[in-house]
Amino acid sequence: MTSHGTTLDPAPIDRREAAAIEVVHLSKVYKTTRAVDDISFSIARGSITGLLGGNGAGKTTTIAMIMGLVLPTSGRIAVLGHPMPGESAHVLGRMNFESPYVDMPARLTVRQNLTIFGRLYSVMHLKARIEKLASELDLVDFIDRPSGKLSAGQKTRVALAKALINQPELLLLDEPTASLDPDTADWIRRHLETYRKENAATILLASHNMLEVERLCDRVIIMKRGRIEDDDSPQQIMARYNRATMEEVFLDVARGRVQEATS
Ligand SMILES: Nc1ncnc2c1ncn2[C@@H]1O[C@H](COP(=O)(O)OP(=O)(O)OP(=O)(O)O)[C@@H](O)[C@H]1O
Repeated sequence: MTSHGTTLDPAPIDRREAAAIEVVHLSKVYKTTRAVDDISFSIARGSITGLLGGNGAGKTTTIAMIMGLVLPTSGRIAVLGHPMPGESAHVLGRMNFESPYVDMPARLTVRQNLTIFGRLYSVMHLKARIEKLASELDLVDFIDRPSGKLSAGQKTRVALAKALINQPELLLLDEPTASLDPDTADWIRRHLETYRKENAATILLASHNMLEVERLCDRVIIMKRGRIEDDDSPQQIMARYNRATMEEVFLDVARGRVQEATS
């Protein structure tokens, strides 16, 4: 067992004690592409973990398998102590997902979209929940505008409201600040940090933004060609590669430069 744990108890005695996510020897092969190649990790509850890697490294496929949207070729996944996708009905209501690449129905207003997603999750007091999110995420000015008429920054805030509608214990984010200006991106990050603290939530985010990762993540898992290349805190990884920034580490990994062990 590694320091982060790679064993999976198929029937944990107390699911409240189980890791937020447990992935064991997980692989996904699409015809000829081995998108995810025998990865194992365990994510502690209440942590923010970054999933890094260049284009095609397998981040989105990994997140999709954790969500139960893509079936693994082999390996096991448990979310909040429940095997996925077998027991997904027990956990789908307690998790949520955001990606700027998934569009909402464009003709429906922001309020209508949030209402539909809230009903899908059977959110109690939905009107009040939408009002609260609209106020916290600054959606009030455009909440009755068609979703297709929003700017990129507004769309991202709405996507985040959709992801938080059911007050998830586990939030999976695929590049939550892609194509945002630095100020809006920073604002989103601060909101995510606050949400995590106030709700003791667990966040797993795929990101290409290394400053975001340094700022937000307790831990990063670096993927390359479907495999895990490194897994530690940003500080430990930077020390190991003898680099001052995660940006430099990312380039070292992408270009296959040998890591310079200093510890
Ligand atoms: N539905 C699919 N059918 C066939 N191949 C796929 C499919 N989805 C992903 N792949 C392939 O699997 C590999 C991993 O893709 P994935 O989208 O998981 O990577 P990623 O790390 O999220 O990349 P990016 O940073 O570019 O979003 C890539 O080679 C991709 O082309």
